[in-house]
Parts: sequence; structure tokens; C-alpha cells
Amino acid sequence: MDGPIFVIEASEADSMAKQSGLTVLQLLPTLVKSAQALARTPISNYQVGAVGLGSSGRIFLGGNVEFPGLPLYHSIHAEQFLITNLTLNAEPSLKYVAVSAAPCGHCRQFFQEIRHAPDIHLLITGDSNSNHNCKDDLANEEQFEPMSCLLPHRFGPDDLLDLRNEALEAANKSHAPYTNCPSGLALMDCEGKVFSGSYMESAAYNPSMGPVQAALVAYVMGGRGGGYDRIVAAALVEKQGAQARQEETARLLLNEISPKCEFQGVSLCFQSQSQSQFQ
Ligand SMILES: O=c1ccn([C@H]2C[C@H](O)[C@@H](CO)O2)c(=O)[nH]1
Ligand SMILES: [Zn+2]
Repeated sequence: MDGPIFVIEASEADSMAKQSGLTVLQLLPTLVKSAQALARTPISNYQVGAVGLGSSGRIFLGGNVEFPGLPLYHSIHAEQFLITNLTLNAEPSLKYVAVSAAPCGHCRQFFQEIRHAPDIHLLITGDSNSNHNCKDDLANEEQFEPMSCLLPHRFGPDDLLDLRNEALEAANKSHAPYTNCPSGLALMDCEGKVFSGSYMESAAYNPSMGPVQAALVAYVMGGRGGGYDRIVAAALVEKQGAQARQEETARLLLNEISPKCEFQGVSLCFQSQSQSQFQ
């Protein structure tokens, strides 16, 4: 039984384009309607279609999916469907996307996880009534907008990696003579400013200062009086198998004061007893 089509092979995409006298790029918006037809929208009856061209020349389709009886956040956006489709099919990278409606903020952020995200180009076709098959209205490359315009000042995986390096640097500055379990935590605010803190142990144990508290001191001092909700990401680096683990307690505190903060816990091996070997 032939089911709905979610992936078009490169050779098939080529011949489809040739048959319609189009380039493969121009073919994308003409497929948006087919992508919309893949949507499962029992709640909104609002069908979003997303069509993507990968570096292999394959074309991928995605539609939004809603689940009645559950909170709305269980829904899958068409863009997320598309990106998942690419991942499931091991597509190396996404180059161009045509989508029936402007992607929401979450989707723009979700696109950032893809390799070379700022270079992905996107075209918003409008609803299914707009006719991109029309020869006078053929999509050309300039009509596709780069993701860097759709989401300026991006927060991407590199930021989190930078944050991890900051946390590592802070861990190296720890004072942990009693457990030999150094740790460091770096926070990032919504402007991209980073605040880091190092673990400091006390001979009386309990007065020890956790890396999350130390980083929050840095934030309170340097964060221009802003609320904790301005903290968007945190990275913690600590020793693998540490007997004094910080991750759970750091998560607990940050979850409480800044629930939307993205948290990354990293446990790393020591190569020797020396803290300078921490990596
Ligand atoms: O970027 C967006 C925004 C919304 N939707 C879907 C979610 C829901 O099913 C419907 C109404 O919001 O549209 C998408 O697919 N992508
Ligand atoms: Zn969305």
C-alpha cells in the first residue's frame, strides 16, 4: 500500500523539476500544499506544511501534528517534523526550506540545532491558496531569506559549548582540597553575557560554596539588577564519579529561580590528582 510521501529522492526531485520546467529550488514552494496535506490537525484544523531541500538533493516534507485530549505543547510543529524527518533519514544538512506560514519563535530556535543553521534559507509561501506554481511568480534564490535574518542574535549550540569552556575554566579555579572534586558553573543571560563561578570548599564542610551560588553572585553583581528569568543557559563541569556531586543541586536551584534556563551538566575525567589536569 502506498502511503503519503515524506521523502523525495534526489533523482525523482530532478525529474519532477524538469517535467515542470523548474529548478529544484523552484520546486520547493510548489510542494508546500502536499506537505500541508500531511498535517494531522484535529484541534486547530490549521495545516502547516514545510518542505526542505537537503545537501544530498533529497526533498523532505513535514506537517504539524496535534494530539486531542492533551495539553497543546504536545503538538509537533511542521518545521520540527521536517527537521526530525531529515535526522531520521541521516541527511547531512538542510539548505532550503519553503513553509506555508511564518515559523514561530520556537521553530526558529529549533532550526539553530542544525549544522550551518545561519545559512539555511527559508521562504514563507503564505497559505495554501497562494499559487507558487504560477510561472510569473517563480521562487528564486533571493526570495529565500537566510535564517540569520529570521533569528538575529541567535543562541546556538556553539554558545553552549563556549559556556562549557567557561565552566571548565571556573572548575580549574576551584578550591576543593577536602573532596578533590572541583567544579565550575557558567550562566548566560539573554544578552549573551556570561557569569561563572568556582566551587570553594570550607574546612568545616558545610560553609562550602557551590559553583551555582558562586556564579549567581557573579550574576547579581554584573547582571545590571535583572531578574533570574534573564538567565537562559547554564553549564556545569565537574569530575566524573565525583563524591561531592553538584549537578542535581545546581539543577534544583536553577529550576526554581529560572525554570526556562537550559542546563547542561558535563562530567569529565581527571587524568591525575592535579587540578590543572582537569579537562
Ligand atoms: O511555527 C509554527 C507555528 C504553528 N504551527 C502549528 C502548531 C499547531 O498545530 C497549529 C496552530 O498553532 O500550527 C506550526 O506547525 N509551526
Ligand atoms: Zn513553530
